[in-house]
Amino acid sequence: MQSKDHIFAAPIAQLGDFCFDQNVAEVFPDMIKRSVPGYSNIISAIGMMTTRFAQPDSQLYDLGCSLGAATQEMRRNLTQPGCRIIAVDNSAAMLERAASHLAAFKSDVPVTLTEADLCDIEIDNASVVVLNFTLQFIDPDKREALLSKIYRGLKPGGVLILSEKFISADETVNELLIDLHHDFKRANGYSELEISQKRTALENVMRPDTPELHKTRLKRVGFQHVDLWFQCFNFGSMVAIK
Ligand SMILES: C[S@@+](CC[C@H](N)C(=O)[O-])C[C@H]1O[C@@H](n2cnc3c(N)ncnc32)[C@H](O)[C@@H]1O
Ligand SMILES: O=C(O)C(=O)C[C@]1(C(=O)O)C=C[C@@H](O)C=C1
Repeated sequence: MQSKDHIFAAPIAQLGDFCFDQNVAEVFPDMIKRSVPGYSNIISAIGMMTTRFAQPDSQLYDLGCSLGAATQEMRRNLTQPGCRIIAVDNSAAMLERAASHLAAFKSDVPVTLTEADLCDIEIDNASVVVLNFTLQFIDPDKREALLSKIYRGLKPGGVLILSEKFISADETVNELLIDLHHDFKRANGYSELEISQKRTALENVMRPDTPELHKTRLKRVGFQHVDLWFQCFNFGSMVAIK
């Protein structure tokens, strides 16, 4: 049985910053499904892109892996020999649960779970790199260096799949997309209090960029082919090919 997310259901007197602790890890599959429009479509597409882009004897990275949903989908869809998946997160609570989630499925593909800050790891011999709703939590000043490191670690023809919450440069459209996202959350059973408390808790820790900024930055670090392949309201996913 999956635990339901009630983290922001009761009034919280001293609302701190959102963090990926034990409580969040426990309800995370329910939280992300009910909070991110298109999440399951994106996970499925990560599997499809793995089949296309994985190269023999290369490494696949799931950066900010949480419970390993993208890792599992990559592992299920990997057809090339000699590959391994490196799944990285800096939350011990997430990684502990990721290990037991992944152990529930049978697979011959080796997976290494690593507890580290993404800004400190090495990326090399990579054919597929996934940043699924993680870059938005990285210090904005460190994003370009991280993307540049990913670009350098990718083999020619390798792919980065970058999913993010976006802001829109057009203020009217921005407000519309935020409202539609809140409607999506209401339709998934979140109350006004849950929506507003989570919004406040995320304010200091999640800083989304516009799709235009993402594209320009990905091109600047060297990616030759960059575009959005999916968007639902203010959430979307981009593909960047070396
Ligand atoms: C929204 S979740 C990612 C969801 C996950 N990729 C999926 O598809 O289910 C963001 C994750 O990034 C991790 N994270 C945030 N900042 C990080 C950093 N600097 N280094 C490593 N992991 C980080 C968090 O602990 C959290 O598990
Ligand atoms: O904007 C929100 O309300 C969100 O819930 C977004 C978001 C995300 O995009 O990562 C934030 C934190 C949780 O991990 C799940 C979803």
